[in-house]
Amino acid sequence: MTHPTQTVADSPVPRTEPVGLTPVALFGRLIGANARYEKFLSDLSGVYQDEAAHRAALTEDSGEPVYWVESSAIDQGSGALTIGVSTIKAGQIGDEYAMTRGHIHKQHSAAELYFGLSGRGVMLMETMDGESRAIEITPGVAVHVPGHWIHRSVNVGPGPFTTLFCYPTDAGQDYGIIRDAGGMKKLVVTDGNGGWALRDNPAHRSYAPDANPQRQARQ
Ligand SMILES: O=P(O)(O)OC[C@H]1O[C@](O)(CO)[C@@H](O)[C@@H]1O
Ligand SMILES: [Fe+2]
Repeated sequence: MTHPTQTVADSPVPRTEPVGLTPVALFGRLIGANARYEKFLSDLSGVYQDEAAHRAALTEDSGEPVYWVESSAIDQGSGALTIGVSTIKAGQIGDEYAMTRGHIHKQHSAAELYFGLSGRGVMLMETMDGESRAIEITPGVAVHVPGHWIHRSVNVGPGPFTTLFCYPTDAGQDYGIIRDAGGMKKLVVTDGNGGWALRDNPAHRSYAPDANPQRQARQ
């Protein structure tokens, strides 16, 4: 009989050391993370519909990141998770609230969890066949984004919006889906009263590849 401790120590099965993670919402940090990326206003050309407002904002840009992500990915392959904290600074470009680029997972069936840590935001989700949903996220609220939904986080509050997220590492991200469609179908805009509203994006073309020459050309 093999001693259980030996079984683990001598196991031919790859074994990764567990990691403790501590979100620090106030600073948009994830202590214990092993990756960080930052996005700047200059990275977001074409993301906001009001291009003149984006250019004007760039002339006054502080050069600081507008959103950033700290994450932990310690395994690859099927079943491995990426767990992270993402923070979007408050702001508006034209009447659209500050937001991430948004994507669909390359593996369309991959789902994702978001959990509000601080601030006030909206998870905007759309399907390839034209359904839209928006769920508000405040501290303590989780959103379960199923597979097959294009998703983007939007900060609709006066301060930074920070979430904890988790998705399968091998899900990947396809950013072209939104770009090639002229943006998401809905815009998250100010309601003129300190709140938010959804408005149709006049530049949006269908996500369907046959309505979308750029996408056809890339496939
Ligand atoms: O990857 P994007 O669309 O730029 O936005 C960043 C957000 O999406 C995620 O990549 C997770 O899907 C998080 O890192 C973060 O909430
Ligand atoms: Fe995602």
